[in-house]
Amino acid sequence: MHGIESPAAVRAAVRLDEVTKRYGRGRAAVEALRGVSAELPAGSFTAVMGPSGSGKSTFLHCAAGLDRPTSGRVLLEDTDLSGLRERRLTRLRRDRIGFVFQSFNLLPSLTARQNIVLPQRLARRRTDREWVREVVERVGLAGRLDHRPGELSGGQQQRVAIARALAAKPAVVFADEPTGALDLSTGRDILALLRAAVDAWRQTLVMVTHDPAAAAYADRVLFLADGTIVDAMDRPGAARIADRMTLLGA
Ligand SMILES: Nc1ncnc2c1ncn2[C@@H]1O[C@H](COP(=O)(O)OP(=O)(O)OP(=O)(O)O)[C@@H](O)[C@H]1O
Repeated sequence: MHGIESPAAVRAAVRLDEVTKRYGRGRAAVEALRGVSAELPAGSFTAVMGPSGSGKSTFLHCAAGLDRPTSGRVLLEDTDLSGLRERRLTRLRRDRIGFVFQSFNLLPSLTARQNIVLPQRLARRRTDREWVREVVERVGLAGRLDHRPGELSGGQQQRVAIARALAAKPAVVFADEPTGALDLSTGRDILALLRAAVDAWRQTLVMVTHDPAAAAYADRVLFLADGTIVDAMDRPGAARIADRMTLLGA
């Protein structure tokens, strides 16, 4: 088993049990994940690294219920995602999971404020205004809420996306290369912000990244190679992460 277990006393926000994911059939089949087991403790920040093609995006998509494993189980808190029909899975993603993407994925015709509360509007849920105000303040968007994405910098747009992800108080936020489209110093600000969400609110966060300096913001770094978890490091520095990536041939 290529499992990375955390202490049993720590409640897992996400658990993968022997997850495999195969794309295609027969000789053309690709095994993107090969029996991956991992526990991501509630309130922790996990970075997922690995060479190109090692299965990082597949790991994120399976863990977030965006894609179904070929075999194995994914549990979000106490819910087994493999047992859910499409509609319930969609609802669970909307209600319990926040997403942050490299490309921000904001709606250009809506203001920052409207983008932030859109998922809750679509879910016909009342927004907790006090909470949204706190989130907006924390992400540093006060004064920019009436701007449309086109009137904001890349860093500000990512702040809107992060506020949107946090506004529904999700069990887990999944971030896919959240600093990939930003310059170095803006990227660092965004990572500090994600770190602060974990520290201040015990937000569980899972981030896929190519960048050792970004992964160094995490509590734990999981290393994927060829569809399996080959290593895990707790609170490593960027240099140690970079060395490990070099050994993996990245
Ligand atoms: N939809 C798909 N159909 C077929 N093969 C796929 C599909 N998605 C991913 N793969 C294959 O699965 C493997 C893992 O891909 P994945 O995108 O998870 O890797 P990654 O580590 O995120 O890569 P990168 O860092 O380049 O984004 C690769 O060999 C990829 O070609």
